[in-house]
Amino acid sequence: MELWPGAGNLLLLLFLLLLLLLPTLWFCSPSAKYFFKMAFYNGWILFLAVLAIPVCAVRGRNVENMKILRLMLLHIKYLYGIRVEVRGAHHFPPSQPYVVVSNHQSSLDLLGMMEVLPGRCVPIAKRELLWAGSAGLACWLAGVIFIDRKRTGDAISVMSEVAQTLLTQDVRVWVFPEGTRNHNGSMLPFKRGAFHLAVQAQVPIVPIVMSSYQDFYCKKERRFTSGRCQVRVLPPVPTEGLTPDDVPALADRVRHSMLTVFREISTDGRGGGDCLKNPGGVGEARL
Ligand SMILES: CC(C)(COP(=O)(O)OP(=O)(O)OC[C@H]1O[C@@H](n2cnc3c(N)ncnc32)[C@H](O)[C@@H]1OP(=O)(O)O)[C@@H](O)C(=O)NCCC(=O)NCCS
Ligand SMILES: CCCCCCCC/C=C\CCCCCCCC(=O)OC[C@H](COP(=O)(O)O)OC(=O)CCCCCCCCCCCCCC
Repeated sequence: MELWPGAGNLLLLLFLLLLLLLPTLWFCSPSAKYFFKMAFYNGWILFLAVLAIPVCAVRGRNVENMKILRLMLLHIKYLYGIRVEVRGAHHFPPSQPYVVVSNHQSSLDLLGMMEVLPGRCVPIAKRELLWAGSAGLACWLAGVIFIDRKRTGDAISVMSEVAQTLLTQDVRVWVFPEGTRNHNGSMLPFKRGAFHLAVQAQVPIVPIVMSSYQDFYCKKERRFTSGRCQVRVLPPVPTEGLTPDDVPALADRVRHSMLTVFREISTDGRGGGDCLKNPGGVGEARL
């Protein structure tokens, strides 16, 4: 029995339509290519999520489902000709809870994230993502933690619950401490939630830096070509014995070390490419 009569045919039709449109890309202007590539990126993820939902639903809401999403997303880098190079993966603590903090340039971060995502690790995402159709449902089934960034109090209580879950259910959490996407060739000041979380649970922080995308991707210039990205896992930062008073210094220290590595591994040594002509002017379409 079919769950949604005709839905399979519709999806197949959409897929064939996209395949037919693919060769026309060759003749398009760079900005048309940019829009097509971004639309395909989002559309493809929504399509994959439709396939993932029934598989994940068998387990119910479970962090193990993140493995399924990861496996389904890993090929996307090949479709876009993006070489993702991972360094320092040996720094992941082998079997204990921890908090990953990473810079956030674009929704393309999913590519680097899926490349290194440790087992039983769930990202913290903005609540609005829950309403992103099939992708929202797939994220929910995989245990993604949603926070309402406009309600600090609520977000903090969710984070405190997460601190308990880290310890009792042996999970890891992935946080983007900039709190929003930032593609200006640097890093925004860090929000403190991730650091409070690690200190409350007394677990290490694992910083991860993704090199600048600016040599292959720039929203402002409508430029999206193939390219290379380095994902660097830094040594874990212990938090044992730290208290909430230590959080500001801890956050600054971790940001400083990440920014140093970001500049070092980004192609022009400063963390930017052509987009640097417009520092701060490069935003990202809101999801
Ligand atoms: C929890 C969070 C959403 C709160 O957002 P905010 O109010 O805009 O940001 P701040 O980090 O400045 O937090 C405000 C205050 O609450 C404190 N605070 C934050 N998280 C806390 C926590 N888990 N426990 C106790 N206090 C906390 C901060 O220290 C700060 O107090 P201070 O000014 O006295 O230092 C944010 O800290 C955070 O971690 N965001 C990153 C994750 C995220 O947004 N991901 C999704 C999109 S990428
Ligand atoms: C009411 C909103 C409805 C919007 C509907 C738009 C359709 C979206 C189409 C496709 C979804 C593509 C999913 C991309 C995920 C990337 C998320 C992202 O980068 O969000 C940005 C926010 C910050 O927001 P700002 O606007 O302030 O910049 O970042 C976060 O919230 C952290 C994201 C954490 C990533 C979660 C992991 C997602 C796994 C997706 C798996 C989907 C299923 C694949 C089989």
